[in-house]
Amino acid sequence: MLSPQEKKDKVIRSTDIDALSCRSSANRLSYFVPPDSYTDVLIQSYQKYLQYCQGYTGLSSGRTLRQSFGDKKFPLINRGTYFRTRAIDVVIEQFIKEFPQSQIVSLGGGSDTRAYRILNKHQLVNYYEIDFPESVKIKKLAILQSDEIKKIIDFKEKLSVNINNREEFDLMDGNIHTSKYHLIAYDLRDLKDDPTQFNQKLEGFDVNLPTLVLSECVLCYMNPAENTNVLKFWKDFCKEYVSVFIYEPMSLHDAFGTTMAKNLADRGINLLTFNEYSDLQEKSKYLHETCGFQRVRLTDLSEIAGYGIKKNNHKESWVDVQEIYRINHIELIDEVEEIRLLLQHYCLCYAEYSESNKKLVGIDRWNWLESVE
Ligand SMILES: C[S@@+](CC[C@H](N)C(=O)[O-])C[C@H]1O[C@@H](n2cnc3c(N)ncnc32)[C@H](O)[C@@H]1O
Repeated sequence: MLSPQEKKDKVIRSTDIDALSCRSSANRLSYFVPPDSYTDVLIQSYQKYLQYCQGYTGLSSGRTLRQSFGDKKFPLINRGTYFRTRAIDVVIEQFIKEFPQSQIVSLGGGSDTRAYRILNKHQLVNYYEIDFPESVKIKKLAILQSDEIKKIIDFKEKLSVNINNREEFDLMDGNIHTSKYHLIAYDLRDLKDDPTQFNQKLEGFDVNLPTLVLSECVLCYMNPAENTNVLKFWKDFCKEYVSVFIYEPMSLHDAFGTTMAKNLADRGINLLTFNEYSDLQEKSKYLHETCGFQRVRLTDLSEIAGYGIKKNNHKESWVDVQEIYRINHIELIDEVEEIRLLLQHYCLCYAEYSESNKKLVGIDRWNWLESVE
């Protein structure tokens, strides 16, 4: 029997299956060009090993995966998935362009495959992914099945892992450390108790290298104090220069936000900062005043997808017009107001901190709805 807390954590971990199924759906419909060739190996890993995770059986894991991957996703979900991925990619590419020798830390990296695309392209980047122990085991088992990913991450160990039951899964070490990639099993909520223990897990981390910390729908599952702990940890730990980039839903305190929160609550998901920092202004104030970041920039996904109301002709569009045209013709959506409303409830927040006057100059290539210096 799982305790109430274990049940909640199981639901939080399962949000990774949702994210993976959305990416896989958009990928199958050719939203991503070139296609994401790594999602299938992650799906196969879940198919084999989810049954050994806490709170699952062979039957229930099969049911969960059939529900997630069997149902066709709504066109507006596919489109949102594309624009979210794209917006994060362009900011990360800009960061690497200005700081080729740098580190990227993906908090709650789950089954995200961005690390492999980036490491394949950029030789000087060191990539860290952190997630709950069970989630990193699923990912490690996927990596071990793929010669292509092993080569990209410079995984040289001759390791053959044979997991045939829950006990073997429990005993497995999910961590990976190579010359350029680190997969770390850690519950980020524990940072409040013992940051020193966490530092030791960050093998090869150079506090003097420019670092970008990404939270793609992750910090929203932690409470406000845990959010602050995590963000302040990176701000204090990276001595030279750190950027944080957060993508997550926000309530905007409106009827649509209330329905979103209710739908999630029905599934046992409680977004702990959804109402606390409910719009771009509140998030900006939080990052600047509470966490002490500089150069805070915020926008919402409707702006990125071209549904925005404010136009600034001096700025580049996030996604070029031809690409938006291609995306909008993959699946037609009549309800423009509905998609605009949905995308307005997802924000992108960029902020940075430097004691040496470093900054990401290119962050102002794009139009942001809120900014604080
Ligand atoms: C919605 S998924 C997003 C996964 C990935 N960032 C993406 O966008 O594809 C949320 C992820 O955050 C992880 N997560 C949530 N709370 C966490 C915590 N306290 N410590 C580590 N990982 C956490 C979950 O396990 C899950 O993999």
